[in-house]
Amino acid sequence: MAISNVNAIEIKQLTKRYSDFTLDGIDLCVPQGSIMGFVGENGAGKTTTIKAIMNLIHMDGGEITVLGTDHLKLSRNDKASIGVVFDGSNLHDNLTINNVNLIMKNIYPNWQEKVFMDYMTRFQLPQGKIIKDFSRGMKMKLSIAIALSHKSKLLILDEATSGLDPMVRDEILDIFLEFIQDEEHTILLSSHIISDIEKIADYVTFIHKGKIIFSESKDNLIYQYGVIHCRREDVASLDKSFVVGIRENSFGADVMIRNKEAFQKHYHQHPVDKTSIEEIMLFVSRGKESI
Ligand SMILES: Nc1ncnc2c1ncn2[C@@H]1O[C@H](COP(=O)(O)OP(=O)(O)OP(=O)(O)O)[C@@H](O)[C@H]1O
Repeated sequence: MAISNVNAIEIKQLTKRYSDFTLDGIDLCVPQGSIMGFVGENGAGKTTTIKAIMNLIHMDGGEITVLGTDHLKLSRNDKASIGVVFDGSNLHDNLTINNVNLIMKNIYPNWQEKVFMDYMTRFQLPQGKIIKDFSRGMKMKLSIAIALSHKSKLLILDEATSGLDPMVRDEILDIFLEFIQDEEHTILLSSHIISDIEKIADYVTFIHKGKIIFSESKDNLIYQYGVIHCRREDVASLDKSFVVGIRENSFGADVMIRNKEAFQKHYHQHPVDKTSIEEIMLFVSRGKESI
């Protein structure tokens, strides 16, 4: 990881209203040279955020810059330096790999035919078949290979690894890690597979019901958050500013706390256990705020 002070993506106060959902004035920065994991349950607002970044939907408020340029003013060349993969292929069913190569050569000024063909071999994608006859995982691999074959500086991946088997996912995560070895390259990766995020992300942003709950470095997150186990009646005595979520069980209550070090100074009687990104998400999504 070679993170600079520049942000590859900067979102300020992004608001988008649908009839039954609001993306509520969110702020998000993705530092250049890093991998940002973007997590949240179904319908939390990840794809809406990504569509707003790519200017695919009208925003009701806010500002976004991508690679230093207002996202509404990105030139063709600017757009060519962004590789985007959504869940599912948007390539025509009747195309073969050779057809895709020819089409991309015309679309992208920086198209790297050899890099693309090497990925086809590495991902074992068949030259003769049309895309209609590809499996879901094969289509995902093809989309990822395209995103990696036009000298992108920024990759935006929405659930891009979800249809892949664990071996291929692992290989692709290694490719993503290789990709950001250069200070200029950045990845925004939305995923439900938290183990993938834990493996490769430098930063994690958690979105819940259209609001950003946290956006911080993965190391900080694991270091700053923790779980205590106490009696239900003890919960009321805790300073609310430390409490992220509470889960009751037959023995008492588990409480997810933030700002672990400060908490430990105030409450020596409650040892704090380590936690994981998945557990933090569960406490926020399914836990209570107070008893
Ligand atoms: N075009 C639309 N019209 C109305 N509502 C929409 C539209 N697009 C998205 N939504 C709503 O916005 C909310 C957020 O959807 P979004 O696709 O951003 O979630 P997500 O976090 O990507 O979810 P998932 O993990 O299931 O892909 C949902 O309630 C969805 O129904």
